[in-house]
Amino acid sequence: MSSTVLELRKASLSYGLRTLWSGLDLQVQAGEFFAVLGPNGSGKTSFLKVLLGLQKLSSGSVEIGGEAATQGHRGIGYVPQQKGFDPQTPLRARDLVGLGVDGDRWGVRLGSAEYRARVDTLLDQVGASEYGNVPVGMLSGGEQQRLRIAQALATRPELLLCDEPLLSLDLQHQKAVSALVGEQAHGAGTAVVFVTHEINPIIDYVDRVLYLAGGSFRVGRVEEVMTSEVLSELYGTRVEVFRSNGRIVVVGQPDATTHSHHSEEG
Ligand SMILES: Nc1ncnc2c1ncn2[C@@H]1O[C@H](COP(=O)(O)OP(=O)(O)OP(=O)(O)O)[C@@H](O)[C@H]1O
Repeated sequence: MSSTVLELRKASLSYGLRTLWSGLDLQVQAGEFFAVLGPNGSGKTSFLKVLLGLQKLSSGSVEIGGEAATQGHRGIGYVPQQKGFDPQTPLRARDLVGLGVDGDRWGVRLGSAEYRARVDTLLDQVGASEYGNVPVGMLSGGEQQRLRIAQALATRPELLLCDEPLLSLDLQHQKAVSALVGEQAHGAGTAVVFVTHEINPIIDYVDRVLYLAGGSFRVGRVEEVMTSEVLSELYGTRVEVFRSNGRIVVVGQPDATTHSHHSEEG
C-alpha cells in the first residue's frame, strides 16, 4: 500500500507581481522518485524552500507526513547543492556522516559503539566504506556527494530532498549518484524530491516530474510531460523534444523564463 508523504493543495508562490506557479495540487508517495525540472529562475529552489519551511506559500498548503512543513521537520533529509570541500577540511568521510547521526540526538549522544555502527551502516549504504577514513577534501566530487546523501539519510527520513545533486559531477558519478538515490526510493521506500535541470541522468529511475516554466507547470510521467506540445505550451514558444537512444534532447527553449510575455514566437 502506498502512503502519501508530501501533499500540496492549491499551492501558489509569487514574489511581488511575479507568479512562479499557482494552483499546484500534488501528492508524492513513499517510494516515489519525483523530479523537479525547469530552466534557471523557474522556481525549483523556491519549491524546495517551501518544503523545508524556509519559504511561505502565497496561498494553499503544504504537508509532510500529515504535518505542516516547518523548518527542521524531522521527517526530512536534505542534500544541499554541491560545494566542494576545501582540501584542508579537517574531517574524515565518516566524521561528516557522523554529523548527521549526532544531529539526530541533540545532547544525547549515542554510545560510541552504537554511533560507529550507525556510521558504518550509512557508509556501506552509499558505497563509501572504502574511504571512510579519508579526509573529505581529498575525495572526488562524486564521492563527496555520496557522503552528503549518507548524512541526509542518517535520520532515516521519510522524504529526501536533493538540490541539483549532480551538478559538477562527471557522467560516471552522475550515474552512480542517480542510481543510489533511485535505490533509496524504490528499494528503501523513501519519497524523493530531486531538483535538476537535466532529465537524462535520472531517466531510468524517475517516476514522475514537475516541470516548471513560464510561471506555469505540468506534473506527470516523463513521457507525458517531456513532449514538444507540453513544453511549447509551458515556454510559450516553439520547443522541440527529441528522443534518441533513451535520451531526451530539448531544442529551442529560451535561456530564462520570459514570464507572461509570450510574444517572441520563433
Ligand atoms: N526571496 C525572494 N524574493 C524575491 N524573488 C525571489 C526570492 N527568491 C527567489 N526569487 C526569484 O524567483 C525566481 C525563482 O528562483 P529560484 O531560485 O527558485 O529558481 P531556480 O529554478 O531554482 O533557478 P536556478 O536553476 O537558476 O537555480 C528567480 O527569478 C529569483 O530571482
